[in-house]
Amino acid sequence: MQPSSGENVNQRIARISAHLDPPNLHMENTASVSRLNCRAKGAAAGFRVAVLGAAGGIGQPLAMLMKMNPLVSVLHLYDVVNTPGVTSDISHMDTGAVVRGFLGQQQLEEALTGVDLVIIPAGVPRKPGMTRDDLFNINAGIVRTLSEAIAKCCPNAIVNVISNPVNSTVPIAAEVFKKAGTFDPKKLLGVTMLDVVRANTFVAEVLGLDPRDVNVPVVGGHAGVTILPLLSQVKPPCSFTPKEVDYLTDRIQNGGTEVVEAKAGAGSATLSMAYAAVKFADACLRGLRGDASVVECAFVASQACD
Ligand SMILES: NC(=O)C1=CN([C@@H]2O[C@H](COP(=O)(O)OP(=O)(O)OC[C@H]3O[C@@H](n4cnc5c(N)ncnc54)[C@H](O)[C@@H]3O)[C@@H](O)[C@H]2O)C=CC1
Ligand SMILES: O=C([O-])CC(=O)C(=O)O
Repeated sequence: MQPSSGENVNQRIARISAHLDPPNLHMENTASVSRLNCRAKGAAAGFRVAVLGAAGGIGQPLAMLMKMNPLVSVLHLYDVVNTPGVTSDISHMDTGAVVRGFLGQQQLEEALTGVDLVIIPAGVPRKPGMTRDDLFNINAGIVRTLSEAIAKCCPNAIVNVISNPVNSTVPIAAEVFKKAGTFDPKKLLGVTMLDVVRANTFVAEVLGLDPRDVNVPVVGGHAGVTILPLLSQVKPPCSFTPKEVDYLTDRIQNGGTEVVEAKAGAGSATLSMAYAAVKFADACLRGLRGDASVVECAFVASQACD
C-alpha cells in the first residue's frame, strides 16, 4: 500500500483502521454502509448467499464452510441472536467472500435483498425421545416468517430448507410462496443431503470402499421410513445380502436419532449437517452458474405419475 503524501505511521494506521472497523457488520449509518460497499466491490466474482439461523449449531460451521466456497462473493449471516460475534470471527478468514451480519427481525429484509441462494437452518433441534414432528409447533412459525420475507425481498432466489420437520417446513414455505405468487418448485429445495452423506458412508463401510467413491441416491422425505435409500442404484454397481439391506436401511433411516441419542440432550447433528448443507449449496451454485449434469437428491414438490 502506498503511503499518502506527508502521512506518518500513526495517521496511516488510523486510516487503515477506519476502513476495517467495525469488521463487516451491518450498520445503519451511511458512512459504515459506504465502507461496506467499498469492500464488496473488491470481492471475488460470485454469488450472494444468505444463511438464516447463522449463529446456531449448524449455522456457524455452515457459515464458515460457505466463506471458504470460491463460488460465493457475498455471505449474509442472519440470526435473532449472536450474529455480530459470528460475523466478526468468520470475517477474519482470508477467503474471497465478503461477510455481513444481520441481527434481529428488523434487519431480515436487508439480509435477504439481492441474494441468489438462501439457506435456512433456523429453528429448534430435537432432544432424545422426540420425533422431528415434535418440532413443528415452533419451527413452522419460524419458517413461515422467513419465507414471507424471502417472497418479498428475493423472490427469485433458490431456497434450501434445513429446519425440521423438513417434510412439513418445505410445504409451509411452498404455501407462503404460492400466496405471494412467487412459487417455483425448481427453486424450493428441502435439504436431505445428510441422508445421502450418511448412506454413502455406511454403504462404503459395508463394501470396504472409500466413501468418496460411493454415491447412494436417497429419495422420499426426511423422517424415518419416508427416507428411501435406493440400494439397487448405488454407484459403483454392487449387490447386498438381505441382511445388509436391512442393516443399511435401518441405519440410514435412523441416522438422525443415532446422533440425537449420542448427544444426550445437547441437540442433533450439526457438523455433518453443515458439511452436507454446503455440499448441497455448492451444487445449487454450480447449477446457477450453468454447469451441466449437476444431479442431487432433495425434497421437492413433484407431480404424481400414473
Ligand atoms: N435437514 C436436515 O437433515 C437436518 C435438519 N436439522 C434441523 O436444523 C434446525 C437447526 O438445528 P441446530 O442448528 O442444531 O439448532 P440450534 O438451536 O443450535 O440453532 C438454531 C438457530 O436458529 C436461530 N433462530 C431461531 N429462531 C430464528 C428466527 N426466527 N430467525 C432466524 N434464526 C432463528 C437460533 O437463534 C439459533 O441460532 C433444527 O430444526 C434441526 O432439527 C438438523 C440436522 C439435520
Ligand atoms: O434427527 C434430527 O433431529 C436432525 C436430523 O434431521 C438429522 O440428523 O437427520
